[in-house]
Order: sequence, then C-alpha cells, then structure tokens
Amino acid sequence: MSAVISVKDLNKIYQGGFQALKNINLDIHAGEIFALLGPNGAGKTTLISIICGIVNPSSGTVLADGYDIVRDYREARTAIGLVPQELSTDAFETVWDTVSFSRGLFGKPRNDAHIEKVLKVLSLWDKRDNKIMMLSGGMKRRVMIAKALSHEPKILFLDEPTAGVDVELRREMWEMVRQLREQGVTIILTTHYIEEAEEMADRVGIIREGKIILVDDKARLMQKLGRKQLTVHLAEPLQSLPATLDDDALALSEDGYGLVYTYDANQETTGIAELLRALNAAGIEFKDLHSRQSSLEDIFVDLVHNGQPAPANASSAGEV
Ligand SMILES: Nc1ncnc2c1ncn2[C@@H]1O[C@H](COP(=O)(O)OP(=O)(O)OP(=O)(O)O)[C@@H](O)[C@H]1O
Repeated sequence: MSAVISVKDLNKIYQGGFQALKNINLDIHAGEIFALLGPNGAGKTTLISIICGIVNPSSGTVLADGYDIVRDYREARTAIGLVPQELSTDAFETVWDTVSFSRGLFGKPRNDAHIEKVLKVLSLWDKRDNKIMMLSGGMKRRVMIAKALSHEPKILFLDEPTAGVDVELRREMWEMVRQLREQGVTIILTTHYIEEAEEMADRVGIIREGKIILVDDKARLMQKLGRKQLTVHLAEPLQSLPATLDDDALALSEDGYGLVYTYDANQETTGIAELLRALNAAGIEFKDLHSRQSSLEDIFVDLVHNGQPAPANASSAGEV
C-alpha cells in the first residue's frame, strides 16, 4: 500500500527543553481513515502541526504526498487540508465567500464547480449565502471542513472533529467523513471519543508521552487484544470468593451479586465449563449469564495506563 504521509525518526523538543515527540515513525496509507488516539498532552497536536508545517521539527523527516514538509513546504502544504480544533471563521462573511477565499490562499485558480461540490457534500449548499454568524455550531464546524477542502487536498486532518458536538451531529459528521473517503481523500483524525475511532477508522495509532506505542488495523487490534468477559449473576450475594474459585481471571462485584470472569475467546478452552462446574460444586446458584467483547476503549485504556492489554474492564465512559 502506498504511503501518502511518511514520518521518519521525528523528534520535537520545544523551547525550554520539553521533548513532545520521541522518534516517531509512521506511514499513512493513501485512502484510509487513520485515527490517532492518545491522552491529553500525548503529542497528537504537535505531530499534526509538524506535518502541516505549523510547527518545526527538531529532527527527522516528513513526506506529504511525496514532498518534504520543510524543503518543499508549499507543495506539501497544498496536498493537505487541516481542520483545527478551534472554530475560527469570519462571522460577517457568507459561507460561499469564506470557502472560495480559502482556496485562493493556496494560490489555486477560482473553481466554482469544486466549491459547489464541497458545499453539497457538507450539506451547506442551502446556506451558501448565509453569513457565518447566522449558522449553528455544527454548521460552523462544517464550514471549517469546507474551507479545508477548498483547495482539493489529498489529505485531510481533523483535529478533534466532534469535540462538544451532540450525538446526532456526531453521527452526521461520521457519515460525511466516510463520503469524503469514498471520494479518495485520506483522512487522519484525532479524537478523545474512542467510539469515534471504533466506528470509523481503518487503522488506529496510539500515542503516549510522545511515542507511538502501537499502530494496527482496527479490526485486527480488536481481535488480537480483545478479551471477553462473562458475568455470572448470582441468586444470593457472596461476601468473598470461596477458595475453590480462587482464580486471577475471576472477580467479585462490589455488591457481591456478580462474578466476572475474563477470558480469551480465541483460546480453544475458555475455562467457562470448569467455572460453572466449580460453582455447582460450591453450591453457588446463579440466575443469569451475560458475556461481552472488550471494546477498543478497554484496549486503549489498558495500553495507555498499563502499557499492555489487560482483562476487559467495564469502563463505558466513551471518552478518555
Ligand atoms: N509551544 C509549546 N512549548 C512547550 N511545550 C509545549 C508546546 N506545545 C505543546 N507543548 C507540550 O507538548 C506536549 C504535547 O502537547 P500536544 O498539544 O501535542 O498534546 P495533545 O496530545 O494534542 O493533547 P490534547 O489531547 O490535550 O490536545 C504537552 O506536554 C504540552 O504541554
């Protein structure tokens, strides 16, 4: 697969000596949706800013669409559209003028047909003559994306595209991002919503303390690192686990009514049959069984906080 962005041995030391990026190596494939995940301060924005030519690297190289982001700055930058975290648009301009003006900033000749296409994909066509200040927050966010696409970039960076956006609008944005990918745009997004990466990404990269700790195909990652969890709902609460049930993979819920067993679904023997036999032998009755696959969020939390995948925890906040 061809790399549309190629990052090699990239380091960033900010003035004052803080090293925000530590020897980053990363290839982004043409046509994929790549999600960059990491806790606050991990280095996501720094990495994106370097690729987009906003921040200077301390060492290492980055090629965007084959162009060196330092030596061939102009060509590299033309290949990229960036939607930053903060909304910044001219409130008094119309949607059409703002988006066409952005195209001009890249030295591209006027192309009304392209601007029309972008506004239509982003469902902004009906609003083209409205002033930005008349638009809702979600529409303003779409204007930012339209601006980033105005010069026909091959690569689109979305930094926290749905931060503070309600669930319905988030789903709309996801749909729109998928449409852009279908039109051949490579998309790199950073997100705090794991659900967003789980829903959309082809590949996921996890960054922690300035280092890329993992890059993998999302589906493979979930299969490889995912665990399953079986909860046995007991008829009567237990104070503690009987000695015959002592097993690292088994935990008692706080209220004593749930036994939570974590296992690897890819193994030939999961240990479930033994567990149920042991419960019988101990005279422990249960009312129900419930199993779940660990989510990308479980995997992420384990990797970021423990450095390795661990048993699925029932974390469901959806945000890190
Ligand atoms: N201009 C700067 N000077 C010094 N340190 C900086 C500068 N910009 C960022 N940093 C530091 O570099 C680290 C990485 O910051 P960065 O903004 O890249 O993280 P992030 O992963 O994007 O975080 P968030 O999820 O909070 O946006 C942080 O510790 C931050 O304090």
